Amino acid sequence: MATPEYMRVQLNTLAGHEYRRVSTAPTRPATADEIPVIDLEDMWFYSSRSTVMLNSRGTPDAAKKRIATAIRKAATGAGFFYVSNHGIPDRVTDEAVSQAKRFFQQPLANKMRVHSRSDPLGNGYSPLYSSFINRSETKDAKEGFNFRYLTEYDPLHQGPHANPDPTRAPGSSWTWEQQTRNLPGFNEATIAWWQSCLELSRGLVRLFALALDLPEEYFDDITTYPGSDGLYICYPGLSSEEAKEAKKKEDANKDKDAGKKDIDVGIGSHTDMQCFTLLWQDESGGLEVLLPQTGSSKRDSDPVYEWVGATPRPGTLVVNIADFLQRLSNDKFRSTVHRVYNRKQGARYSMPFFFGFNYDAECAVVPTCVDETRPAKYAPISCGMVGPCIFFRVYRYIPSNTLQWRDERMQLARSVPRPQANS
Ligand SMILES: O=C(O)CCC(=O)C(=O)O
Ligand SMILES: [Fe+2]
Repeated sequence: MATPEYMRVQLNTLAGHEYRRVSTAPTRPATADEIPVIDLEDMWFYSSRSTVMLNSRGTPDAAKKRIATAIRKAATGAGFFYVSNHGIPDRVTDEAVSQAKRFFQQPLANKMRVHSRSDPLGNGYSPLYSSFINRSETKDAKEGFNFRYLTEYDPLHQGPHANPDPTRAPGSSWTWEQQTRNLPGFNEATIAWWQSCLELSRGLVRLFALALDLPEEYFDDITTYPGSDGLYICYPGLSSEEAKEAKKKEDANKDKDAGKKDIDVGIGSHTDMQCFTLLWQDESGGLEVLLPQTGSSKRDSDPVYEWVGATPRPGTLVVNIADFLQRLSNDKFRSTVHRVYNRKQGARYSMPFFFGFNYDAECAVVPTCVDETRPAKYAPISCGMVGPCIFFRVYRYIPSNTLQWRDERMQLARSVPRPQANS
């Protein structure tokens, strides 16, 4: 029987279920035009202590403009790009990667001691198959370990001039820190990686502001206690039999979806929820992005999409736009569907970092993305509401962890004066 050329992929969005017509052709690598590498020029970094973005060479304004223009192009295209020379030192990344591997390679009982269910903010370990991000696919074949925003470690609120608002610090800490002491260096490496991602994100959010034709500081006031969810992920490898079989099918190209339906998805087809995601991935490959097929017309009411590989590029991080930024940009920037398949024998490791605005900052579509012909499509909403909303609309329930976490943050937020949101 002939393999069908298309299949339907079901997605969960703020608006409920959406469907895409997707080619069953094997995933091909993205071209440099589709997912470009944007050079942040070595010294683009955001120094929380001096609250300026520095660049060691060239004319900062011209360089910023050039980078912002490249970001705009990528954000309105695939919604994915790589950043090189991003300023996170290799030793910080390498240490985090090796500690993440050590954590996952421990006996299950050790990992269960820091189960995310026993943490009030849902931080810690999530076992294999505990998430099911896309109900029309398989459960997610991955283990995770997450660490959400903590004022105590935010470089913006440290140092001699720091003046953090005590009501903003949630009552709990990273409770797992006590339980991971058996892994020397784990806590330090995780904190350093999380801080580096946070600083880079505060730099990037300024470049995103410029890319939206807004003043560079536009989002500064609403990124003082931002959504900053670090995550280590381990996607277990295939057995040698499975790997051989998958390779055979791929080489022969006789099964158009290259054996994927025989293995579980690492993380199902989804979009990210906050503003943008930074992602370190190892060299396994397997991250796939759903793009309109070349030649498929945007005017077509049911365009064809295809899976395209975001090939690992050592030394870079992947950046992708998430739902909240798409919403704020009135759909000008794209939050693009992606998924992971680990089709290798060895485990695949990755480290996403999800960045969003302060949970209580209610944000409207930005003024540069509306005019008389393009009114705002969306009402103001806060980043803290997006996650629970998606769960509720799609599944009609909100996981208690999420609810508790959201409520705690909202309660804290209500007890202090509202920050000056610029939108
Ligand atoms: O592991 C990856 O490469 C991507 C993970 C991802 O998409 C996510 O956690 O949202
Ligand atoms: Fe994702």
